[in-house]
Amino acid sequence: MKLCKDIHQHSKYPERILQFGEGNFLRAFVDLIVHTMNEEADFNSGIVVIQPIQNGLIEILNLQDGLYTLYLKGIQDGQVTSEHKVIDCVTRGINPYTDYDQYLKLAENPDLRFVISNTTEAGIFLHKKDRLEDRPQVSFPGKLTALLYRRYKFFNGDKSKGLIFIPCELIEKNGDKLKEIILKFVELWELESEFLQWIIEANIFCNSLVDRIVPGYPRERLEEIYRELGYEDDLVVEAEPFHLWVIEGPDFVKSEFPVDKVGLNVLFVDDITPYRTRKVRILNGAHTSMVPVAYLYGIDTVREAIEDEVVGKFVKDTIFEEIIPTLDLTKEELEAFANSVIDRFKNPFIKHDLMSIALNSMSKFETRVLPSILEYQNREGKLPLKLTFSLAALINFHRGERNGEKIVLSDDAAILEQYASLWKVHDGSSEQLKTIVATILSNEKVWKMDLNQVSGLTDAITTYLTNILELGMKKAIFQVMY
Ligand SMILES: NC(=O)c1ccc[n+]([C@@H]2O[C@H](COP(=O)([O-])OP(=O)(O)OC[C@H]3O[C@@H](n4cnc5c(N)ncnc54)[C@H](O)[C@@H]3O)[C@@H](O)[C@H]2O)c1
Ligand SMILES: O=P(O)(O)OC[C@@H](O)[C@@H](O)[C@H](O)[C@H](O)CO
Repeated sequence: MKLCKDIHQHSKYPERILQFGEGNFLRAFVDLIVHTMNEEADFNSGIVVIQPIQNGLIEILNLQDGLYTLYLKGIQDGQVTSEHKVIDCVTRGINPYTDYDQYLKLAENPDLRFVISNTTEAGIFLHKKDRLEDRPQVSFPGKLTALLYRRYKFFNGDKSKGLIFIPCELIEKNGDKLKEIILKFVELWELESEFLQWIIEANIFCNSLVDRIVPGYPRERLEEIYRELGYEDDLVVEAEPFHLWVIEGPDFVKSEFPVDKVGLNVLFVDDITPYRTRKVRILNGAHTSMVPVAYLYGIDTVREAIEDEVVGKFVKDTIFEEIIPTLDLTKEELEAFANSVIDRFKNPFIKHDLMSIALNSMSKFETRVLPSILEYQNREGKLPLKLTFSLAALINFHRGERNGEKIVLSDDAAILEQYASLWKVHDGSSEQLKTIVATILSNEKVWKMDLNQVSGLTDAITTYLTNILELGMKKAIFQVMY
């Protein structure tokens, strides 16, 4: 039997939250937080989930009446934590691609107060071709502008009907960026200036930073899980117990969003920048830089990587010797955070596949690792060897082969085509290898600069790449280890 309201009671809450995105992260993080506030702080808020792109899980979510099971497993303060619960704050899902009218109708709900999103780093972007008349607009900000315009019109510009936006996308100043794009649409669509004023005066866009490792759907443990639960659940999701949400916004947001009443790790701060930089550079930077090295070494998961004598040391040294020295918080604070991240990577209950982190590795390397390389060179006057080696490994990773086995690459089509055409003609000569490196490093669309301009980088990467190809990762890694 599938999980649905016939076998699990579904609480009835007014729909006060719109959530763009039905992915694993939001279901394991925001929805749990809302569920907890409903249970413990009388938050009394239901979530309507919007599917932001054509393909998604909304149909499955509706088949389960918005219900799904969340597993939290890990070690906290030295204690094993393992719990699961059915999250019941999602009232329904809407697919704007099949039901645009119902989507726009949401704007007319007077109870609506919050808009939360996680549309990945690709979601908050200006798609100039979006039009108000589209059903739906391609982009998330385009869809949102259309919904806001309907709300503004329906309530005749009533300022008490404005919304609080808390985006969770892992981009810098996510709230500011979302607002900027919405205001751009008002201009492009030539909408009235009073609407623009209403957006600015009646709505609040908070910047926020999220942190929780959510490997997602536990495909390999499903039978065991279904046996334990006594029902089937196509949306079961697994995550670590650790969570942190840092929100930058005015005080009234804190009073309307009563997370402090339920003891959750949510901070309201004046500036999220230091938290964001610390998390993205250390945790995400370690993830992204370990993937090509550990995977080519023959390792498949984060935990195996961190526990391996050689690769684990590579990752830890990278964090402590090459990432932390580029950050501005105190050494104690940074080292304490780094140690807790390493413990989280060791979580014995979570299987975090390196290949899932490898998705869109090139853009992730640019935002999560490259700033450490550049800042290290700026501060120390030399290249950080391990991070440089990781970039060489990433170029090798895009050959699409590990010990004779195909690697299924998943990245922007243009990037994959470029790699395919470069590696196809590679004949083993060192000149050609240098050409491959120089061509990849010159891709300003990815790096936002020509990386060949970074002193010594092209040659260092060519040398490392040659070694990885000739000796294999197991031997080549020692070149930057001791
Ligand atoms: N999984 C984690 O551990 C974790 C932790 C913190 C942050 N995050 C961030 O959350 C994001 C989502 O992760 P997830 O694990 O939920 O992934 P997921 O694949 O389960 O969900 C992705 C969601 O993003 C939407 N989406 C994808 N491309 C989009 C686009 N171009 N425009 C609009 N929407 C788009 C999808 O519809 C879906 O709702 C990632 O970008 C990740 O960086 C993930
Ligand atoms: O989710 P991604 O694919 O953007 O990045 C992979 C991981 O680095 C990421 O999910 C972390 O686990 C997460 O950011 C921890 O809060």
